[in-house]
Amino acid sequence: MSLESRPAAADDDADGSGGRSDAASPVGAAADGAETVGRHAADAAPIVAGDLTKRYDDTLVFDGLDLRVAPGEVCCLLGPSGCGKTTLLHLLAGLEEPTDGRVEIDGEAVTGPDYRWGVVFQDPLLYPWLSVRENVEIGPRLRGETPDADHVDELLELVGLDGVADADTSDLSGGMAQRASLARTLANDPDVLLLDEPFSALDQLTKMELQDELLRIVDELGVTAVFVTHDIDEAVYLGDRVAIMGPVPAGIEHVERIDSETRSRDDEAFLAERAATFERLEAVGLE
Ligand SMILES: Nc1ncnc2c1ncn2[C@@H]1O[C@H](COP(=O)(O)OP(=O)(O)OP(=O)(O)O)[C@@H](O)[C@H]1O
Repeated sequence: MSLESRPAAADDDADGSGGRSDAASPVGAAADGAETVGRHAADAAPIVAGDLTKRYDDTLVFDGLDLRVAPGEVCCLLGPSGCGKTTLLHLLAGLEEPTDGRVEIDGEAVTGPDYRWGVVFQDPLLYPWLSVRENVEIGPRLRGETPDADHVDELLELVGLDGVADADTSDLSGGMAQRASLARTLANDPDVLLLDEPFSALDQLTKMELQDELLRIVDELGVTAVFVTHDIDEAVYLGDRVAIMGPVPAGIEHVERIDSETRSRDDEAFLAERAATFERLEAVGLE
């Protein structure tokens, strides 16, 4: 489907703010039960973080943070370096334990990592001794399952790697390696995708290409996604909402609702969204 027709996952006025900006609701929480049914809402899982607090020794990263990500939504976490974006993503993924509070995915408490909440990191972290296909198959194999060859073929095609299935990972470009990493995560049929700056090491053209691919994949598979980025353009282009985090221990200070019809990088609506997001980011303290 075209990106222009991608549905908004969250109700445009779920917080009653009367607009697409969640100024009245710094946590950007959609009202209970008010999540809009996107095209794939029946298949997609909501993510709910409630009253989350994370402290590392002397550093209080955030205190009492709330976030709801609606089924099928792409929520970008944007903020200055060190504000806690990765920490929040790791808590959502069960890679770290909260000091207080809870995370639920599809109504289930997240108490540790699980293949149903798939993580894509900045570094593709492919196994160099395995081929591309074998890397994609690794999740099911580690769970003692026989990978479905047709499904793996479909995934390789989905991420544009069907021509290099048997290649060594050392022969892949950075963009191809990240595609393989994404396919490997998708091979677990995750309910949600949690992405930590997956494209930040890529050149601009490859990055833009992969952003489009990601939107298409999220749409086709009907997953809910949280995407950490430093890049305002990326956040506004990908996100249904952009959660702007302030310097620690601020947490989420503002949520900008993005017009989902805006999927062109140079149209006026996109530039206006970008300017509004930049202003908000400046207000919370750009680094
Ligand atoms: N394992 C840890 N032990 C102690 N402090 C940590 C640990 N991980 C993160 N921190 C601290 O928590 C705060 C948030 O870090 P985090 O990496 O989540 O921020 P970030 O927004 O993702 O940063 P960046 O954009 O630079 O990747 C920082 O002050 C960081 O130093």
